[in-house]
Amino acid sequence: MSELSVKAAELDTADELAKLRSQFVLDTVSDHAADAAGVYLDGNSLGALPMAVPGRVEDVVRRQWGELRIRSWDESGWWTAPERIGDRIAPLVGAAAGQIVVGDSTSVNVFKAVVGAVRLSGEGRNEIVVDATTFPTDGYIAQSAARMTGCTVRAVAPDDVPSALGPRTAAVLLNHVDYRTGRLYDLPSLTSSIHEAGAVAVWDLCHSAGALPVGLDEHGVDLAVGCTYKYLNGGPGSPAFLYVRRDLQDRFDSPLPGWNSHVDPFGMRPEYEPAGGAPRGRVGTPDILSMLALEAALEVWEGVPIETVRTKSLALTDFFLECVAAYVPEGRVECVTPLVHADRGSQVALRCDGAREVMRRLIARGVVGDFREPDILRFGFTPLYVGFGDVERAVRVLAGVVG
Ligand SMILES: Cc1ncc(COP(=O)(O)O)c(C=O)c1O
Ligand SMILES: Nc1c(O)cccc1C(=O)C[C@H](N)C(=O)O
Repeated sequence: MSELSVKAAELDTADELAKLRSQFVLDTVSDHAADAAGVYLDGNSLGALPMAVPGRVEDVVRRQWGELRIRSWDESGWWTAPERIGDRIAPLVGAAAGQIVVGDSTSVNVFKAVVGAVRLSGEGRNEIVVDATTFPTDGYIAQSAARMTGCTVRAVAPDDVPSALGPRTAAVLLNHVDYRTGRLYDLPSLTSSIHEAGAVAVWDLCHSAGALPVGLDEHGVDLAVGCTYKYLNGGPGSPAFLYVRRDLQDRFDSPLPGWNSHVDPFGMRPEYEPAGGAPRGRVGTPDILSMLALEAALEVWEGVPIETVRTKSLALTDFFLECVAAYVPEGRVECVTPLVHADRGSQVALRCDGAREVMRRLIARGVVGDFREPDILRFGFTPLYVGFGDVERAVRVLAGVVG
């Protein structure tokens, strides 16, 4: 046994979250021929399946839909699921109840949030500032939101945002963690700069929700969106969430005012009168099958503090980097994820020549990460089910593939 595999075993023994792994459907090492196989480091693209989900979905389909049919909107709590599940996510992102609604894709919620933010901003403000390194969908949608609201878009590196703000800035759309590099941005300080400039802050939490504390209420974030199929393990295409801070809810003017966000949906009135509170962010009929799969997936969080998840996440990424330094031939990969904890999300991105082929070979050997253009090997660490032994084995395979 190598020194690092002994260290991995010790870290796994001391890990208070290790017991949660059995609540997920994952490969075991023996599912693969290679000794280092069966390591899932792609929970930042699609979280693993929680054991509770298949049985719940079966019940929703067979009993709630099959037997109760239309009655399930009330009797099975279908109608109120978007707010109920929003309240389940709330503590994980530091929000009090009543401010998060679940539904639609992240892209759709980015649209609601950015247009809503411009409409909340003051007279004469007509510029939307967008993170220049953003996940593409946010940039595309900001462009469209700008055309619709008479704004222009300015793409700015997140570090330069404070100096780019001015009396024209209406809204600022930023990613909390960069999807490619894993860089974590300083949400408290950027939010306060945005507020000092009199603008509205919109945060995309796709790569931080469920991975680290966000503190939405504490830091006075205005609006936020996030997806639930990464660190929240809601399943492929599970509905996203929208946060609108409580004191802004009455002024939040959604650009998608569907009947589900009407104050009296079954009044079927021709005039739109928005509901109060989080339901104002709803649009049309919720996607119940996906939504209730997500609700079952969230049960694994019972009694799990997000701070404990963050501590383990940093320990996992530190240990990954320690193994890379020890096993991978020098100069073969370069870490583009910040080494400083305060700047690191829950992933490690390594620049590597021939990264696409390297990732293909890693996946063939059971170590699953992502390739991201142009030359990035991306590894995501979900503390609920990734262990230190996984990390050591994955890096051993990586060293073999690139060596
Ligand atoms: C930061 C970020 N924003 C938005 C999205 C897009 O979300 P969706 O496909 O759910 O609309 C993703 C991932 O797909 C993402 O990583
Ligand atoms: N949403 C995805 C999908 O439908 C297929 C494959 C990957 C994804 C992703 O979520 C990609 C992810 N947002 C990323 O950070 O690259």
